[in-house]
Amino acid sequence: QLANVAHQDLPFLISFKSHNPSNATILETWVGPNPCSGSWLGVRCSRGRVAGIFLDDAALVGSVAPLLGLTQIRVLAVRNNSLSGPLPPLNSSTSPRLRHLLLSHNILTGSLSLSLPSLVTLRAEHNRFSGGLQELRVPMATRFNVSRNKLVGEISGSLSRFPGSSFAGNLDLCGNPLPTCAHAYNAVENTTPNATTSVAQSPGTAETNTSNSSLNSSGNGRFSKLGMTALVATGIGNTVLITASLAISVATFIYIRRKLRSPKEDAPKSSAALVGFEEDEDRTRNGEDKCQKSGGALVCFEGGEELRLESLLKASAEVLGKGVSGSTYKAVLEDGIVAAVKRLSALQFPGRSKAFDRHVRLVGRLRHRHVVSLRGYCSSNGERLLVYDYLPNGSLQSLLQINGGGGRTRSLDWGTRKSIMFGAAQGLNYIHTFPARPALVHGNVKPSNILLDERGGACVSECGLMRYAASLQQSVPQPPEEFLDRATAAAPGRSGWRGYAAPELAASGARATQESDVYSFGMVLLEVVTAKGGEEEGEAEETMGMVRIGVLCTTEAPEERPRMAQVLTMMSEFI
Ligand SMILES: Nc1ncnc2c1ncn2[C@@H]1O[C@H](COP(=O)(O)OP(=O)(O)OP(=O)(O)O)[C@@H](O)[C@H]1O
Repeated sequence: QLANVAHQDLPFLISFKSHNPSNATILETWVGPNPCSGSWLGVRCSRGRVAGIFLDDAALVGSVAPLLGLTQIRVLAVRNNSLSGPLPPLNSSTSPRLRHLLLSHNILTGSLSLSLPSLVTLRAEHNRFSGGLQELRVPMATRFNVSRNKLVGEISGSLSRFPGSSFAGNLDLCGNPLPTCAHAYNAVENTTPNATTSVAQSPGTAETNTSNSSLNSSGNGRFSKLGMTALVATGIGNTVLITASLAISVATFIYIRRKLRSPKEDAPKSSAALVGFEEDEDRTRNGEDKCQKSGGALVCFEGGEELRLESLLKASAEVLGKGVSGSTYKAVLEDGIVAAVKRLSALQFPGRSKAFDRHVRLVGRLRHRHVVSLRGYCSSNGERLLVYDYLPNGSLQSLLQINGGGGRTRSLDWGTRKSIMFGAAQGLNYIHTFPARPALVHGNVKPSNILLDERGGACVSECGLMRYAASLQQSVPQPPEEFLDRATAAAPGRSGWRGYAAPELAASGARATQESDVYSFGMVLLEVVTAKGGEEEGEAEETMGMVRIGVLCTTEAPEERPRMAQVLTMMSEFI
């Protein structure tokens, strides 16, 4: 009695335990008045409240409902048990912090009535859920699977963004992405469907990753042409200069495209394991989760709570490429999570750095449709691993190579180029305006750090890493001698030409700034808009407009460059 009063979450846990006979041995550790004492296996707490339940493969029976009375819970993982009965209706009042709901492989029944705007993961496959999907609202979910249930009716609205495999093997579901419904459903729960309706039989039940939904939209509004004109006039000064700059830019970027494309992405992909990384007692703070491992070296950020260090280390890994800052792998974890893991170069990032750790924690908070989400971070024994969402469609660099290498292709038509650069501009503007002191700087804007999500949308990756690298100068590629470098030409004597980097960064000890990011963005913009593609109506005029913006961004004097918000303003004229 005293215990129930002592801890708010205790009654729910005790109620859950009481439905489970003694073969659920893990629950035998659930004794005592305080579930956050550390001795309750499968229970994780944050600030004295139960924040996670990890009871996969625990031989559980009975109802899951009591666990959903835990109001502070973020992760509920009860996969591969024999839990039965219905799931209570969940919404942002009942479960305000719930992000990951992992219920697969149980015998749960009833309807799926979830209205959870912040849910990231819903794994409900291989159960006996029935009824329609009209009460299922999970707009932010990036991992979703309701396959192998008894669901019926039409898939509609935002659920159609998931592939067929997420819905496969149900009683009678139809509509995008499954075959069109043969008749209209009235979405009555537990109704036996018309036997003549087609049942989708998409293979597999694999989880699905979709692009991150927007948490923050920035700079999306349209802006007046007057603003654009005024800025152009102010920045350049006169028409003659504009014309000269345009000519130089076009020539320069055609040259860049042909000569300076890195061969890295052409290298054959090979398999490797994420070896050489041992867990230690690295302690982390500041409210991030420690994933599913207590005392471990893996820190998780929002959406990464399912990560476990052990499964990360055991993951099969394929080398995606090696860059200046380290190597990046596509890792497939045993529980089906696919991630991109960056193993930082020990040369560039030697030793512990509190400033770097702080920076990573800040980057772990960035959530935007056009920024690749960082889900986890390991730092141990001189090794650093950064776990990002895996984006399946390569990078802008690979797209430019395909386009440039094989002659004309529609893969980089004008609309695609515009939308990639507009997306990247939004991502960069979000980074620049993210509330942080000092303000965030990307520091390495280039085509291989602009990735493409499953819908071809652009996402900016690797925010701020290179600012912490030990020796940027050593590693940057030098241009071919004959290359006409605008920065060097404009400032004779400077030898620090560095790909997309701003000329002022050639000075020893110079650090990247938001202005230098704008310069790099301008360089990429110029490269992209002058890339070979299909010629479409109105393209020539728009190309000139975009080139003008690129020229402004690459103005020699950093203080004369526009801010990213202004770049967005200007670009929106052409979107
Ligand atoms: N999250 C991701 N999803 C899919 N591919 C990725 C992801 N992150 C990086 N890549 C790809 O992996 C390859 C290597 O990337 P990496 O960032 O290690 O090197 P880089 O971008 O060439 O150089 P740098 O170290 O200067 O950033 C690139 O082709 C990149 O596009």
